[in-house]
Order: sequence, then C-alpha cells, then structure tokens
Amino acid sequence: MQTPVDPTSTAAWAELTKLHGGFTPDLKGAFASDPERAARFTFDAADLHVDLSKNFLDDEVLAALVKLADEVNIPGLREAMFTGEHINVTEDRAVLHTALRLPMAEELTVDGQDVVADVHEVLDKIYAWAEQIRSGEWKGVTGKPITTVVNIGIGGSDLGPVMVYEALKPYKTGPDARFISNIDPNDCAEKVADLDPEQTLFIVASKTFTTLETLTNARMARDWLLGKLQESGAIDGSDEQAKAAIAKHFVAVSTALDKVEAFGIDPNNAFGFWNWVGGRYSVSSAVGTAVIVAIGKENWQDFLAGMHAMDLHFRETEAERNVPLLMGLLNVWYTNFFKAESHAVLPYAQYLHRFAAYLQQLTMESNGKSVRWDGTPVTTGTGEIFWGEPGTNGQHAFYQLIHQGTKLIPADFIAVANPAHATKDGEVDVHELFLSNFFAQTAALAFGKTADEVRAEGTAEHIVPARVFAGNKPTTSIMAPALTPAVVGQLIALYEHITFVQGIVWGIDSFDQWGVELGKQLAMKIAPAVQGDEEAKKQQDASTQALIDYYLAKREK
Ligand SMILES: O=P(O)(O)OC[C@H]1O[C@H](O)[C@H](O)[C@@H](O)[C@@H]1O
Repeated sequence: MQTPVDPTSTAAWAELTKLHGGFTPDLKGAFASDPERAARFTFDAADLHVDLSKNFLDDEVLAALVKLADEVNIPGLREAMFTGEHINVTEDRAVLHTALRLPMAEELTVDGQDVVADVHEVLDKIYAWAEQIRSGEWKGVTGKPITTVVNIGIGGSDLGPVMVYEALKPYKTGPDARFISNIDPNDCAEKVADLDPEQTLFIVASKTFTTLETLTNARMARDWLLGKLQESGAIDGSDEQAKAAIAKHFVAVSTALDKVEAFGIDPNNAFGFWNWVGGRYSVSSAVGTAVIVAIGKENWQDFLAGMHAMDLHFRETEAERNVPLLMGLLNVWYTNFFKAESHAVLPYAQYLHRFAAYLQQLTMESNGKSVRWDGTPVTTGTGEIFWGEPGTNGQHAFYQLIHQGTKLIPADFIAVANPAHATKDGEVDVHELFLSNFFAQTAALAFGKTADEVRAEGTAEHIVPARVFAGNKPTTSIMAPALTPAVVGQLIALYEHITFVQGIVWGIDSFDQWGVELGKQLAMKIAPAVQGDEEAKKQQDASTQALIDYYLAKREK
C-alpha cells in the first residue's frame, strides 16, 4: 500500500484554500446568474437523480476537488479496492464488499480464491434454505412452519439488515423478521414475549462469533426456546431433544464456522462469509439472510443488482459526473474548509427510518480516526458526525437549528416519486403533500427569507429579525422513481463509496475499528467488579467505584 498522500501538501488543497478564502456563499446569486446551474450540477447514478446545485459549488471548486481526488490517488486506490488488494492495512485484508454483488458471470480471483464462485455458492445455499422457510417446507421441531425469524446480531450484523428490512416492508412476502441487538436483557425479553417458540427461528449473525452481546443474546434465546418447549411438553429435558430443537430453530451467519459449531449450531445450518467483508459493509453478504427470508430471492437479487449498478457507476464514471466521488469530495470541502462538524441525512420516506442509524456506523466507525494507514497522525480534521430522522418528523424537531442556528450543517435530502401506498386525503394526494415539504425545505435552506419578504407579510418590526432566514444552507437532493430493492441497494452503495472517498483523502484506513475493540475489552475487565468482587472494584477510578457502589446498594436480588 502506498504511503498516504498528505492532502494539505497538494496543489489542489492550496487552490481550495484560496477559493475558500474568497468564497462568500450566495446560492441565490449563483442561481440568478446561471440559469443552467441546476442542470449542470445534477447527475444521474443508476436510478438515483442527484442534484448538487444547492451546494457551495462552482466550476472552479469542482475542478479543484476533482484535482484533489487525483492527487491523493483515489482512482488508483479505488481500483486497488475493487481488485482485492489489501487496502485494509492494519488488519492486512482485502476490502471486497463490492464482490458480494458481482454477477455470476464476472471473474475475480483474490489471494488465490475464486471470489465470485464462493459468493454465489453461499447465495444459492441461502436462497434454497430461505425458500424452504418461506414455503413452509422447513418445519419447527413440533412440525409447524416458521412464521417469525429473529436476527440476533449487533453493529454491522444488525443495523444493515434491520434498516433494509424496514425499507423494503412493502416487498415482504415471507415470514416476519425481528431483530435483537442490545445486551440489555429487556431487548430479548420484549422481542420474544409474544412469539410462539414452535414457529420461531433464530438467526445468530456475527462476523467473528465472539461478540459478547450476540453470544449472550443467543444463549438467552436458546434458553427461552428450550424452556418454553419443555413447559408445553413439546420436548422433554433430554440433550437429544434439545439438540433436535436447536437444529430446527437456530441457524448462524458468520465467517467463523468453527465457533458456530462450538456454540452448538450445526455448520450445515450456517451461512458463511469472508474476512474481506467489514462488519459495517456486510449487509449484502449472508448477514442479509433475515431479509432474504422476508422478501425472497428475486427481490434480493434486485437489491444486489442495484448495489452493483452503483459500484459500476463509481468505478467507471468520469470524475466530473461521478456522484459518490463528488459527494465525498463535497463532504471534505465542508469538513476541512468550512469546518462543518456534522452532516444530516433526511429521508422523506418513512420506510428509511433506520437509514441514519445505519449510516452512523458506516461513516463514523469508518472515518472516526486520527491516525493514517501508515500510523502517522492525520493532517486534517476527519469523520463527520452523521445524524438524521425522516422528514417531516425532523422538521418538527431539529430543523430550527439547521435553518436559523449558528452551525453549518450540510444535509442530504432523499425522496422518491412514487409511494408504496398512494393515498388521498379528500382531494389531496398525501404523497404530494409530503413531497411539497421535501421541495420546500431545500429551497428555504438555500434561499432563505429576507427582512423585506418578512415585512411584506405584515410582520411587526420588532419580530422581523426572528423571522428572517439567512439561507445559504447547503443541501443535496437525491430522488429516485420509487423505493425499490434496487434503489435501496443503490443508496447503500452510494454512501459506502462516499465514505471510501473521504477516507482516502484523509489517508485513513476506513475498514478497521480499533476504537471499538477497546470498549469490548474494558467491559470484560470491569464485569467482576460489578458482580461484587472487591479487589476488582479497587482497580477502578474513584468515580467508577462510587457508581458501582450505588448499583450494588440499589440492586434488588
Ligand atoms: O459481527 P460481529 O463480529 O458480531 O461484530 C459486530 C460489531 O462489533 C463491533 O462493534 C465492531 O466494531 C463492528 O464493526 C461490528 O459490526
């Protein structure tokens, strides 16, 4: 892997610094002086129609950003990613989530392995198994079909599948899916409370199969299942019957099939993936099994095809029209030159209500780093804080701060032309009403409202300042014909590649997560103290000791 280029040492950075120095955001003026602006800065990527024109962008800035991409070698490193070079330096791994959606006819051999053949072998195994569940051919231990699958996983083994399941609810033709992630025992308790154990199947999803939360939840689920089945007399207390029940009610998804077996799940009931798939990039791997059960093979194939279409766009489209590249570079422009700290993602699609949560792991676990991939300190700010909620709910919660606060918050607005449920309220098409908000918000953020406009509405003079909107709040509008499986796939791949672009500019390894590993170790170290071990408690700082004391005094056991 090449030494990361210090972006601040490039000619493009110097140009951007100069451009920023002379840059007074004036979106109103920019549109007034250039009738072609909207058309010139709107690009199509697969089914996504992306309008960048309400950003702090002009031809010079665009040219300098594209030059920056070249100077930090995004084209070369993008190719290195797609061809399986070990660009995840600190873990010495290839980064090949794009291979998970390659059509069968493609060829890709990495580290001596035919990756495409491996991917499709697993996909075929999942499709065949999912079809058994969906058709009712697969029976639980008492002979009944499965009506609910419960995915047990956390982080990348949860956020992707739950987000896609929610996004594609209108495409659900199979069993329900639920998702247990938190080690808070209330999560598991609530999710299984109304389930019939005879018709429930658990999918234990964990890349490493060592994650404390997931293994604990899996054991709790196993105890619940066996306990309930014994209670009703469906099975006796013998090991043999417990084994038979687990074989029919538990499957696993992991890269560590040996650990799956040690847990007591038959490896024949496990779907594998590979260590070249990062957890937060794993939704298109076997980690999506719960979704495949719910929406079926054809819809999943459309989802993968959508991701692949975006992969191709990113790999092959010229820089000036390359949407993930431009969006990633714009994020760098805002983060490093305008000192924006956060980035809102605001889907005008209720089905995308978990999209921001999903993006938080994708972007922040990837790019929240302060050393570069060669171990040297970063030379710029990194890692935007991603957040968001669906519109219009967000409008009634936090948009006030975006419109009139003191912080610059670039925002991505997402909407589709056709809703899954076309509904009228009297004569009014409710989706049109919904979209009117989408259109109105980006316009208001860009162009604001002057004091004269406020006065013209008859506002009392002393209230005028409070009702003025400065405007010049940058937004990107992303539209698509409908929230199909392909479009959901494209949205995910779009943000994966945006994340990659930012990571390369900053010189960081966007595919490791050492910061999270520490938390895992610390919780294990402190557990004995929480269980009452005085010596272990004394190892803790005074604040932590006092908090543990409070807990020990208050707990009712
Ligand atoms: O899938 P698992 O191995 O159980 O890991 C689940 C999660 O664990 C940690 O939080 C990692 O930082 C995440 O990237 C990962 O998605």
